[in-house]
Amino acid sequence: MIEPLVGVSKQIVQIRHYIKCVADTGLNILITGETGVGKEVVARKLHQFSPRRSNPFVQVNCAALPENLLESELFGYIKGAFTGAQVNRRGKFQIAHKGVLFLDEIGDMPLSLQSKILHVLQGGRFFPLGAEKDVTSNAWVIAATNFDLEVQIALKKFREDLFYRLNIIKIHVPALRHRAEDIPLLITHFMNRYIKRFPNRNVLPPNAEVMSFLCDFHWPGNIRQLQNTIKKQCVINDWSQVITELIDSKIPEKALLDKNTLKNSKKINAPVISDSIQSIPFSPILLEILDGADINNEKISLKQIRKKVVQQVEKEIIAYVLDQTGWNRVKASKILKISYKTLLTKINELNLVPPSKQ
Ligand SMILES: Nc1ncnc2c1ncn2[C@@H]1O[C@H](COP(=O)(O)OP(=O)(O)OP(=O)(O)O)[C@@H](O)[C@H]1O
Repeated sequence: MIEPLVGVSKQIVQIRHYIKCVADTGLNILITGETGVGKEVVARKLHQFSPRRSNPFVQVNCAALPENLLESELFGYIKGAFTGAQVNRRGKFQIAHKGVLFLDEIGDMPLSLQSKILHVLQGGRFFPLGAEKDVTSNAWVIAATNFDLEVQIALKKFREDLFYRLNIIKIHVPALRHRAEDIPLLITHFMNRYIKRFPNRNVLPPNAEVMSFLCDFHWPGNIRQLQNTIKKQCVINDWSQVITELIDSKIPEKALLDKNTLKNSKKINAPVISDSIQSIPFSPILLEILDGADINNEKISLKQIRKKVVQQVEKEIIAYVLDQTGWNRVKASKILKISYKTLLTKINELNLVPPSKQ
């Protein structure tokens, strides 16, 4: 299953749009961003939306292997090329022929291999280790890095010519703390996933206090860290503990402040979700409405809730269809089976803005 690129922030909406614009170009792409922001998810989406989708997506982590192993992994070898090469072995460039070769953590690639990669990018041909005949690869190379490659170039750790070759299209995935509006949706997404995986635990979704902490948190490990946090909550079902561990896992000033505030505050008071509705996906709006709610409280007006929910769902679905159609309003109104005029009214009422004007 391909991981969805969850998010409603301006940045994620733009990245989704950009992916669709460049996915059929075959131009080299460099994806940048801190660890855990979703660079691999973006690379897989590019593959999914490209004409190469039925050919392999091959991933190589350039930081995980020592230089000689990385070389044989990328280019392959023929029997007898070195001690231990008992059979011919195809390299990842060959396996990714007509598909995608995702070079993860390219900033860690040794300089000598960088020049070989450049050579393949220029001519599409290379020699497997020990081979006398070169082979061709028409792999679409997508690279990712959490280094600032321009600094690496200045430090003479990355080749400038390779940088320009890879950086034809650059997609920067911002850190989670710079798009906190994605956090509630990501929490819902991961809660739905892990509640299914660890059932029968009466797992509490975050209440307003927890949600506000999670949205303000610095998330140095980005979405990966958020994902693990939600996984932990779905297993131990104790937000106080989860948050204490989260804060203890890192020490930025802000978190220390939050830690003291939380430690002094009373036990987190989240709404209990009963067994019967545990498998129902929690929408962020449901979380908001249920938060701290007392079912005997007359203030829960179904009419108001219905209005709020309908507006929210309409906004999400219209934004999605507009995004998918590249803001072609005629096409979008046909898909949504509403008149063009109604769509324009809704765009206006729901405050939807095309990416070009955001
Ligand atoms: N927008 C998103 N929606 C849903 N899940 C996401 C999103 N972005 C990232 N994830 C999840 O977060 C985790 C980390 O994502 P990913 O591996 O793509 O990050 P990365 O930037 O490539 O990290 P690294 O630099 O450490 O390799 C994965 O489990 C991925 O499925």
